[in-house]
Amino acid sequence: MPTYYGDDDIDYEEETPEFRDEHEFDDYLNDEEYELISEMFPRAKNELAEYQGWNNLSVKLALFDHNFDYDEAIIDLKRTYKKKKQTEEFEGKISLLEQLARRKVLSTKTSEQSRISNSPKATSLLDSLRKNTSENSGRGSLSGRLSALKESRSRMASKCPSDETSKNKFDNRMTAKKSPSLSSILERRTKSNTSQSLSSKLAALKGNRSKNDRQIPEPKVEKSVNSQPSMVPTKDSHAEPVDPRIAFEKLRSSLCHISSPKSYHHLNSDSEHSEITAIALSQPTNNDQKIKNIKRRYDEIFTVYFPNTNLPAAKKRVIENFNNPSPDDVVLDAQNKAFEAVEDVTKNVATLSVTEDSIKDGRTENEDEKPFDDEPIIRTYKKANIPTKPKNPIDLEKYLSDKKPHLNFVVLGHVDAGKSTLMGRLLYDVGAVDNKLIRKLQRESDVAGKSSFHLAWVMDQTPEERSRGVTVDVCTSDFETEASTFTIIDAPGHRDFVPNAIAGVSQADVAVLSIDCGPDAFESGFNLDGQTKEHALLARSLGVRHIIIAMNKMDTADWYEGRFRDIQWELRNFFQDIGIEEDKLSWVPCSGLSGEGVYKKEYSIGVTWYNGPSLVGSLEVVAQKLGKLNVKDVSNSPFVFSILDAAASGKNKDVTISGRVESGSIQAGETITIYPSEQSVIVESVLCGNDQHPTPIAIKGDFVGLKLRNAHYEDIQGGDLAAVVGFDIPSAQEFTVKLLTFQLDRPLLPGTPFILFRGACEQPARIKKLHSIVDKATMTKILKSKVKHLGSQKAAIVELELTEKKRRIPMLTFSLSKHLGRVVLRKEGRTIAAGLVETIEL
Ligand SMILES: Nc1nc2c(ncn2[C@@H]2O[C@H](COP(=O)(O)OP(=O)(O)OP(=O)(O)O)[C@@H](O)[C@H]2O)c(=O)[nH]1
Repeated sequence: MPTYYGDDDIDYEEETPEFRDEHEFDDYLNDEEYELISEMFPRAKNELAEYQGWNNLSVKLALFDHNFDYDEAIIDLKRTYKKKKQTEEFEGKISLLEQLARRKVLSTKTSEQSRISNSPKATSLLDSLRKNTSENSGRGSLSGRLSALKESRSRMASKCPSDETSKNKFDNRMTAKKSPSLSSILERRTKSNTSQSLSSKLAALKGNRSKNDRQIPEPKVEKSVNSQPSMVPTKDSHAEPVDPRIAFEKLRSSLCHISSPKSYHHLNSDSEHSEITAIALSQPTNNDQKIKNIKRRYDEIFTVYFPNTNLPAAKKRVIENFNNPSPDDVVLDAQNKAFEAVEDVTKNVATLSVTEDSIKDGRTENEDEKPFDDEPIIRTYKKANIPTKPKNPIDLEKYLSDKKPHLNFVVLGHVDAGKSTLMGRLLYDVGAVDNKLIRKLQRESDVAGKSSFHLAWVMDQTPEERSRGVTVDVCTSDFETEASTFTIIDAPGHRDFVPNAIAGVSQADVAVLSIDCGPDAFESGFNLDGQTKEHALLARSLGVRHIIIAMNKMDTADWYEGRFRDIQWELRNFFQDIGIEEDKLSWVPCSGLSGEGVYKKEYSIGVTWYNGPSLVGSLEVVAQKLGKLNVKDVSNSPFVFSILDAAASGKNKDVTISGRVESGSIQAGETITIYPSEQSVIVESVLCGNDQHPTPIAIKGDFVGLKLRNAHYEDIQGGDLAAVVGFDIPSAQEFTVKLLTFQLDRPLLPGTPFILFRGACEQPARIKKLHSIVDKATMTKILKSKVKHLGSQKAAIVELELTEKKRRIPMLTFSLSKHLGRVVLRKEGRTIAAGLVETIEL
């Protein structure tokens, strides 16, 4: 609800300092200012999408310099920036009309806010205005006459109850059309004289979102007196009870005066038109003809918005624009609904009380009172305390000396960046896939009309993936070179499947980031909503130790060095910004389709500018560096396994869990406990490779399958952890993390809901408490201890809790596991923060 302040309340600020970038500016803002900017900025960005030359900092500065007056700031910014396309004259007019229509809807919103304003300060503002106006003008105004008209109409209506219905009908209609009230005109009038405080604007923004505020009360026109200068001189300066018919006629005649473009200049606020029409339309039904006339006038009034033209099509479009919600309306409405839903969920969760006793086999005593019907239940079992020995113990030292270094790498990149094709090609070229399969896939893809996808189909094996041409699930495949062994984890690139990509990244040591170097393709994957940045951030946040950038589809850029260098330059800056050092990056130009740069195939003639290793060569270099282990690396830590997937088979309740050995080693015959279900089971066999053949042992870093006998398959899911008996893994509801926030649209507050990811495990969660903001470099030095919100690019100590009270996540602190002690937060389809687990609340 807007509250207005007098001169005494104005904050006279010092001159704004110079800022190097938007983060510096964000830091400069106080809490209220930051929240306001965070509210307005995405809208502004959207509105300026068609303009050239702007940047985040300048937009934010404009909002700030205009004292958070959104409309003024936008007008100013638009004046400064150039429109991208200079369209033809006619289109230019249309777009101007659209802008006017938009402004109209926006002004209507403002008036709605002002209608619901009934605070003492708002009243005093109106009072002072009344005083000013009567002192200054001393003559009748349109608004005065309208008040009189409305007053007498309401008297008529009370005498004539049958008309009440039609009045309401008309009033409702006009409310639905969001016609602005006179108080909004008053409000706009006084804007230049009165400063609105930040907190009041913030309150207004919040109020705008709140459910109650959407039930907009009837405009109280009677309160808004005499603020407009008269368009048509009249002797009646005050609202006298008049015969509505006479008033109506007067109104009509006054409207006639403003229907020509010339007299438009006298009409200061377009919102008056709607107000006039609202009142006119709410006349008793026997004035039908007059209503028609007024409606016609209403239409004519809009013609004044056309600069030099009355094109019927354009006119129609304007009127349609007023009748339909504007694009802004649609977006704001959706945002409001989303906000409302989130608030409801938060409220529900906050008031939720589920006692353990009331839960029995997943059902509460009273079904009607059960808060979350679908909330999953985990059954827990009695875990074993005594370990079992391997069936055929092996000599670890000898095994390690014979073993080639192993590397798990995940393939990331924007949708259609060629990830699956690249991996299909790689598997074919290294000999992991035979000619026969490739020929078969070639035939099948030809029949399906997707010939170019035959290599991608090596990785994309489900009918859904093949028909849609996108990877959905994480797919793994093993291959071997002379010096190393590898597991490929092919992750989906599509934004809808980012959770699967997170699951994939959490199993990897290294990432291959595929970049489509084709014309404009890199740009669309890298900017705005592309997945390139998000995937790189995920790799960084989930502990990937090296990134190989496969500069893919170089055939579509004619192997032009300039293209390679430009993209490399952009990406390098980005990697630097997110804290990935140059020595953790490798760059390889390649083409998955042609095979150049992938394994041994020579580059096209003319690629003299690159003489580094191929993609497989680069992988081998990294495998030799990171994949070599000695006995100590393996035997000094307990066996811990992160489960990516589980599959049941056979009559003996055989379950095979696949995933990565996080630490230690495992052999057939040993007993493991799976968390959070705490079921203890004996490992029947250890399986590896694409054909899942038995292997005597799996060690740290291996991606294997563990075949279990008599396991409860239904209580195992991706994201669960397993450990050797004797090493307990806590399953947590609440935990404290060192959080690093990314670019946020809205600040994070206590109670903010999000989806929490720990490996392949995802759960709804929320922020329980914000402890402190810490220095990003050290992550320990406290910069601020009383924290109300968290903005973009901040490091903080934060308490998180799951919102589904019956769920728990098996978790280890970062100090115990550099890989498993990491979480990622996502909200509204975007990754918003990543954290390192500090402590776990048991
Ligand atoms: N010219 C050219 N086309 C390629 C290359 N690599 C892939 N493509 C084509 O790009 C399209 C998408 O390839 P995919 O391998 O499915 O891409 P993806 O990144 O795996 O897709 P998602 O997993 O769904 O994100 C297919 O039509 C491929 O034939 C390449 O090096 N050169």
